Amino acid sequence: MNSHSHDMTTAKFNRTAVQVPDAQAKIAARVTVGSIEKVHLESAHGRTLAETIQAPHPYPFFRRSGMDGFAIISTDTIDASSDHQVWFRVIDEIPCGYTSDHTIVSGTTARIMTGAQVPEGADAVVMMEMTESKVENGEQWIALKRHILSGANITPIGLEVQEGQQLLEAGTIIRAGEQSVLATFGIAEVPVFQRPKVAIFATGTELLDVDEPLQPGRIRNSNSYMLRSLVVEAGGEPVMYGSIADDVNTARAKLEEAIQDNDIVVTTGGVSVGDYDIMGELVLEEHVEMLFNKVTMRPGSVTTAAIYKDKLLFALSGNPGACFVGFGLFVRPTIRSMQADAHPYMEEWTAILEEEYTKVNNFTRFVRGRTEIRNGMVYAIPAAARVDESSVMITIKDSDCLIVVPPEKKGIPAGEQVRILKLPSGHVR
Ligand SMILES: Nc1nc2c(c(=O)[nH]1)N[C@H]1C(S)=C(S)[C@@H](COP(=O)(O)OP(=O)(O)OC[C@H]3O[C@@H](n4cnc5c(N)ncnc54)[C@H](O)[C@@H]3O)O[C@H]1N2
Ligand code: MOO
Ligand SMILES: [Mg+2]
Repeated sequence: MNSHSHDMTTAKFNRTAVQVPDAQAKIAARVTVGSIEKVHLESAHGRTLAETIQAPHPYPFFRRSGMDGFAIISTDTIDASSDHQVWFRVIDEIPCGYTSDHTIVSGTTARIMTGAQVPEGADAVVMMEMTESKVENGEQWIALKRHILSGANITPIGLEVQEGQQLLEAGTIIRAGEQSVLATFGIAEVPVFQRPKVAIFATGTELLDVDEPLQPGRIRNSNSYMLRSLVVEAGGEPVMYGSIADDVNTARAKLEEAIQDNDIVVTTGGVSVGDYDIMGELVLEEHVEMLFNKVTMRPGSVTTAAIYKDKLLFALSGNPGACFVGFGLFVRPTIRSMQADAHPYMEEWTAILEEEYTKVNNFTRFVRGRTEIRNGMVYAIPAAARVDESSVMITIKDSDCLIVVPPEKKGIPAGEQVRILKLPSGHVR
């Protein structure tokens, strides 16, 4: 099955390892922002805004009553006190959604409801509970015993937002607060970035699909489904291309097909130096521009990125843990950056290491872990200090962070401060 040349095999072995930030920068330099489409506000949740939105009008748009009560001229109440009632003739009633044709002049008032537009002339609203009322000769009157300040219970025009003010920046993920803003300002059709289409395929002759019975020496393809979720969580659109056997011609054909109809291709498996590590070979072919094929990190040291037909190809490790970490460090930021997200990388926090971590390495380790907050302090608990990091699948589900263990450290004792990268918790959709 050796279709590769001797030169290629040598190149596959002699890899130059790049640091994680350098690898990220190599990718960032090649990311282009995707195209824009308009979606109705109802379908906009989780999408990324493609244009900066300015306020087309102030908000509130009119002087708004904050109480159910009466709109008055505050200076009418200057002499009001517990032993001096001031009387007002009620000249109108203003429910929410209506405006009054009347102007409030001294000695008159309008009954007004919470949220209604305050009538001309009035500069204060008094709560219903502060008034006394009577009907005389078919006219309604109210009395006040208290001096009311100008502006009381009136929300002025533009209190929250001035006309022309920047409301939302391009690159913002649309969630509840953004939905409120867009609806308030009448943006029914929202300009958003198209979700990058991400092709996913796995390589490995050992791989069975989920509905196949187990066979000796074979395993089910879990990485494709893990990647599918990660793509969704990152705001991309996953397109599943199943799995292929370890044959470089098959891989080339699959890549060709996947690159055609998608914006990014992510593969898993076959990137190390083994005889059947076909993706490792494929990226060395002359029609492919390899960006890197080794990163100074564990797991995922063999994580590979390349450009093929102007599109990014990520060849992630087959080891589930390495595949997971490789996606978080490189693929997710790409999906976010294609939607102009100003913060495409995982958030960096400081935490207290709960248990000592003794595994040492000459590469930076990204240890899957879980955070707990106690007494306002963030603690990070390594998911599985005693089992091999890269090949382990089971701890992925229990992890909400990656604990960064720098290479120069000779293990980290419990109680020491560590950097952690917070794994996004499926917030994009
Ligand atoms: N001689 C060397 N051997 C290895 C090295 C090395 O430097 N020299 N690196 C090791 C490290 S570190 C890693 S990580 C792995 C990388 O392996 P590959 O990315 O080439 O992945 P595969 O060989 O295809 O598979 C590795 C492992 O993962 C399982 N796998 C593969 N695909 C899937 C999938 N879709 N779902 C679930 N599990 C999958 C596969 O069966 C293997 O067990 O190489 C080391 N070796
Ligand atoms: O390259 Mo591997 O460090 O175990 O993922
Ligand atoms: Mg391999």
